[in-house]
Amino acid sequence: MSELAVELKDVRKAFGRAEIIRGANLQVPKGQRYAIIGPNGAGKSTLFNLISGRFGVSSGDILLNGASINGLKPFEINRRGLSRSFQITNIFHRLSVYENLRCAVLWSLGYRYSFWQRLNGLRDAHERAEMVLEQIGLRRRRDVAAGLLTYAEQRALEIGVTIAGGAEVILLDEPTAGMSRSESDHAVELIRRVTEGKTLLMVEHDMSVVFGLADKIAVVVYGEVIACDTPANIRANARVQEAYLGGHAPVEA
Ligand SMILES: Nc1ncnc2c1ncn2[C@@H]1O[C@H](COP(=O)(O)OP(=O)(O)OP(=O)(O)O)[C@@H](O)[C@H]1O
Repeated sequence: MSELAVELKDVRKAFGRAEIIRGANLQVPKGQRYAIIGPNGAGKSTLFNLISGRFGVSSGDILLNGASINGLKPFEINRRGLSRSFQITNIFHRLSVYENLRCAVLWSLGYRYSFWQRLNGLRDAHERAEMVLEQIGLRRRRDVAAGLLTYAEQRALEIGVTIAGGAEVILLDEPTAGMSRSESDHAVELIRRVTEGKTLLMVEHDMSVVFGLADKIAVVVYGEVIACDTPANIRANARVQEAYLGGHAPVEA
């Protein structure tokens, strides 16, 4: 069994003649929280799209729990235990909070269930959806249509949908984008709670979120991981300071 949840080995991705990811290497051990930071256009979302199978790599290898996932479709990677959220909320606005979570659980159960198991599956899905509802702090909003939630509540539901299937590797794309300071402080606590014991990889611009959550920070510049270290070492890293224009290292707000 590999001790690494996710590994990128010299990953490259070109769109036409433009090489966007240029030999990225990264090792994310199981159970750790990693943040990916970097200037706009550095390739952070593209890396997420490669890891979750939305794009195929041009060359190199991506491993999930020690096995290559190159060429697999997003749902196949999901079935192997990786789940991702999106920058734009990805929930059904007309369904209630509970129904959104239940759908996410049922989707994750997939077609592995025979008829009799499926009945159990339905019961399991109900229990699991109720559990996630509790975890994301939306019990009071259980039967409200998702479209009527506040923005911060919708982002919390999005996180709930992402973790509902029980994936061990969670990718969150800018989970606090557009939130106020107090909303994002609340989101940090939520993310910490729901990713306890799991592997988290997140793209995030808000440095207080990054420094508040990450065990390690990977800095992506021009499609390469130029540094991957503890928050304290990243803050002191001269190359990272240079990459952030003006020579200022990323600091918490
Ligand atoms: N499907 C695509 N086709 C062509 N170019 C693309 C595609 N997706 C991304 N790019 C280009 O790749 C580069 C990196 O984009 P990406 O969204 O990965 O950066 P990012 O680091 O996530 O940026 P931001 O912080 O602004 O979200 C950009 O120049 C973008 O225009």
